[in-house]
Amino acid sequence: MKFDVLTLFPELFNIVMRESIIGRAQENGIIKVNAINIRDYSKDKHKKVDDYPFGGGTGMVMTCQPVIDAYNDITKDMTVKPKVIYMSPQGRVLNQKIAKELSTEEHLILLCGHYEGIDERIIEEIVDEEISIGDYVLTGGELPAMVLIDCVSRLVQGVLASENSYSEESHFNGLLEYPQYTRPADYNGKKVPDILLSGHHANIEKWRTQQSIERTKQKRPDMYEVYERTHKKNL
Ligand SMILES: NC(=O)c1ccc(N[C@@H]2CC[C@@H](O)C2)nc1
Repeated sequence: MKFDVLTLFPELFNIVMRESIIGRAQENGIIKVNAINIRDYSKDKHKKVDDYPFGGGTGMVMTCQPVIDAYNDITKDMTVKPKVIYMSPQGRVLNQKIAKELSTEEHLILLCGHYEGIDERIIEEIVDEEISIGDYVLTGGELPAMVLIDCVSRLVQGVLASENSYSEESHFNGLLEYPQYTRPADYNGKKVPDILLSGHHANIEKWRTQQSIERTKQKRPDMYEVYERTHKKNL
């Protein structure tokens, strides 16, 4: 899966996206993150990429030309144009279901804005979808783009050690994850639940599901309500 990221800060991606699981997935050729510097496409003699907003107002707006030219350049040889996602507080809020949907795409282009935003005509011209990572405003779309790349990439075949490592985790099965423990079995007098040391996998499975249901009910009643509706016969 390939991500082309249109940004004013490509270095951010080159540093963060070469670490840990995403970094290894890039080395293995499963994921490719290619950051493109919008400023390289500015035709302004001072390489400006923003200007004052028409109608007044504080802050600056990113201009059309560098962004549209960057998009046209990276897609010029593509027969199928990849989906363009603009990271914006106005987008639909990213969740595990959307991440799963996006993980089936071969190629995504992510557009990261800065300052007060981007000229609306960029959205009209090249953006297919706006996605938000939550209801708060950031100084740029770069962190949201990295969040999206992380949560989508880990669902791509071969990125995580094993398939089932995400199929049971939080939000994937509609529940929050059960508590996790590792050695030592007794840490400062705090013991691991005996069931987990029993080796009885069926009982462990049951205990874990019960824990997930209980903590979802307690921490995320909204999620629990959906789960209860769809699983009422088993509760
Ligand atoms: N919640 C989010 O996902 C989010 C995304 C982008 C953002 N800020 C950028 C800067 C200017 C404009 O492009 C939008 N803030 C919050």
